[in-house]
Amino acid sequence: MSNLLHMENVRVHIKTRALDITALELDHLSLARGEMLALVGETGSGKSMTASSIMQLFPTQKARVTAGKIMFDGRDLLGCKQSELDRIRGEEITMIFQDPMSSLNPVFRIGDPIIDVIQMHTGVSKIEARDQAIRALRYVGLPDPGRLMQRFPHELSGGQRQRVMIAMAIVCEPRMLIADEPTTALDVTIQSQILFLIDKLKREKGTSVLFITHNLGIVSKMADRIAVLYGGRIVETGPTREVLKHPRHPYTRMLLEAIPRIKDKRDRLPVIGGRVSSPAEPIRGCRFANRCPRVSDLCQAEVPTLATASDEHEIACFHPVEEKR
Ligand SMILES: Nc1ncnc2c1ncn2[C@@H]1O[C@H](COP(=O)(O)OP(=O)(O)OP(=O)(O)O)[C@@H](O)[C@H]1O
Repeated sequence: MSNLLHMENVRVHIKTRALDITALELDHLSLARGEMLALVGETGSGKSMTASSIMQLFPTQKARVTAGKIMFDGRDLLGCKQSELDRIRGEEITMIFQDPMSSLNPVFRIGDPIIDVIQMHTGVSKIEARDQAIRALRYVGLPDPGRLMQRFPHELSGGQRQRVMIAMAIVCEPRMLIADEPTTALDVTIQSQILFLIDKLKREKGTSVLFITHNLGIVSKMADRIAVLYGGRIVETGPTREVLKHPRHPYTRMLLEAIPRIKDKRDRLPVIGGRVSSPAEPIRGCRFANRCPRVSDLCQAEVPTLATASDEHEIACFHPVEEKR
């Protein structure tokens, strides 16, 4: 599969009078056409910043990409004109978030923003846009879409609202969808329906998906590849099965051991000791060094870069866990 997205040496800085931090330092990251890549990591690890740097939309005006390349289908997004970027953002790359309520305007009926998006990006008539909106709502599994378009966001359930957001995100048939914790606010049965829908999009329309989550469990069956983030860096990446079965970075391994399992005989789940260092702390070496059982002087002096361990499996660690087969 060829790459749709390739990020190389991307750095994001946040600079205010009180703060000067590196929020993201990605050695490299790529997403193939028709692939689902899961970005996994605990809070503050840089998952959303990765999405923000692709979309060039940051949660704070003080954040900036200060280095690197973000190649999307042969174009460097960092060098695009604003008008081109606006077009790419609405037509080629779209995004869904954890809380659909924050993206849907409570005073507009459900159909209005979908029709607007279609008209803005395709220039079709309102009647044609309405037909397309109905087809998209039906595709995401919402019954009676014609009537549903007349309703207000608060009249829908959380799962229905997330389906509406997905309909809006896919209505222009984007090549890439960024899903940032799309199921975190939903209960478990609705969660799996939304996951199934995102997977269906990938399978039927060939949409590439960057799936952001802190929950390793929910991506294990769906994602083709996984990238584990810690302290703004990718520490391990590879095919999902390979990373989950043979984790090589001590952090990934500890993260997996901390997941409760059915038939678990352990009285207590292991916890990863120590604390996540703040990005404001000047750390010379590996950001995980203060919590790592395999730490050496080298880890505190130098930053390990992401390098090939075997086939497509890459790790950023001077002392990876031995490969057990
Ligand atoms: N609005 C902001 N102002 C200042 N720093 C920020 C802001 N948003 C994120 N950061 C910092 O950027 C770094 C990366 O954060 P990011 O939001 O990407 O983490 P995340 O993995 O998405 O976490 P979460 O799961 O909580 O969303 C963190 O150090 C975080 O503190």
